[in-house]
Amino acid sequence: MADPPTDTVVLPPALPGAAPAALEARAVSAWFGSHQVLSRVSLTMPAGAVTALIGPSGCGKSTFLRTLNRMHELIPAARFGGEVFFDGEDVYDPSWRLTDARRRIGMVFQKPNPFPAMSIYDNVVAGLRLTGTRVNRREKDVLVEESLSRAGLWKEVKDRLRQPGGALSGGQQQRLCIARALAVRPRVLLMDEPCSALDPTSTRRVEETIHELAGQVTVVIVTHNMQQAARVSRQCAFFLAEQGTPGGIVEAGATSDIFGTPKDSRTADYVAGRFG
Ligand SMILES: Nc1ncnc2c1ncn2[C@@H]1O[C@H](COP(=O)(O)OP(=O)(O)OP(=O)(O)O)[C@@H](O)[C@H]1O
Repeated sequence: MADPPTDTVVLPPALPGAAPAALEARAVSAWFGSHQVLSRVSLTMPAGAVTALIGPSGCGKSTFLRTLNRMHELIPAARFGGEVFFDGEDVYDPSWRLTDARRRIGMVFQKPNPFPAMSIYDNVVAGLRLTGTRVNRREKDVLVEESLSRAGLWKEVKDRLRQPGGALSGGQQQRLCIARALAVRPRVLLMDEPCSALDPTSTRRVEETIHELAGQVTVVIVTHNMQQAARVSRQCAFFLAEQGTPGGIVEAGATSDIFGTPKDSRTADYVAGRFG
């Protein structure tokens, strides 16, 4: 990792009610109509760790990610099987509302998607409204500074919080989206190829942010970039969908083992860039 950024604010490791949560997927299957894209995928994602999901295009990594916070069920004709536990609580239990899932398990997407005409400040607090979290003006100010600091953007934008989010560079916009996700103090953050639309410098900066978030929030990241998986994650899961079969995990474990001493020859071939 490069030099640590200078605008890092050291937050208490466990914000009230916001300590990182462990996620556990048990025998997760997913379908789009009659097309099964995941078959009985089980994976433990430890609290406060960064877990990278790697594998060739179309093997179901993004679908798996979307099953973790119940976004999968928003897609027409999508079906789900299996269980997902959030610190032991069943995410699919009827007592969990969709807004609970969204608030506790945040998400950052491939393309930065701030509200372009909305101010930087309002972009950060936008997530509060969507998840029904009520805070007063003073608390909002604190949350905006805290979230932008955690996303590594505070220093760059603190003097122009009223400018539109769309005026920022692509990399800054992605960190703004990370700040927006962090503002509701999620205990897990899902990231679906968050750097694929960014240049190398912005990518590096977002990776630093992910590195800093480790320990404060559990991160699950889909990435096509092997170097990125190696740089940011503590553990990795290698997904594969062979010859039209549904996707599954070939091998999961410590990132150093997946890259250094993979057990399965398909993992070895993939991480060495021999396919995919
Ligand atoms: N909304 C959808 N409707 C129908 N099929 C879908 C939908 N989203 C994904 N799929 C299919 O599900 C399978 C898994 O896709 P998914 O995007 O999860 O894979 P991935 O490993 O994340 O791929 P990539 O790395 O290219 O993003 C693919 O066959 C894809 O075509």
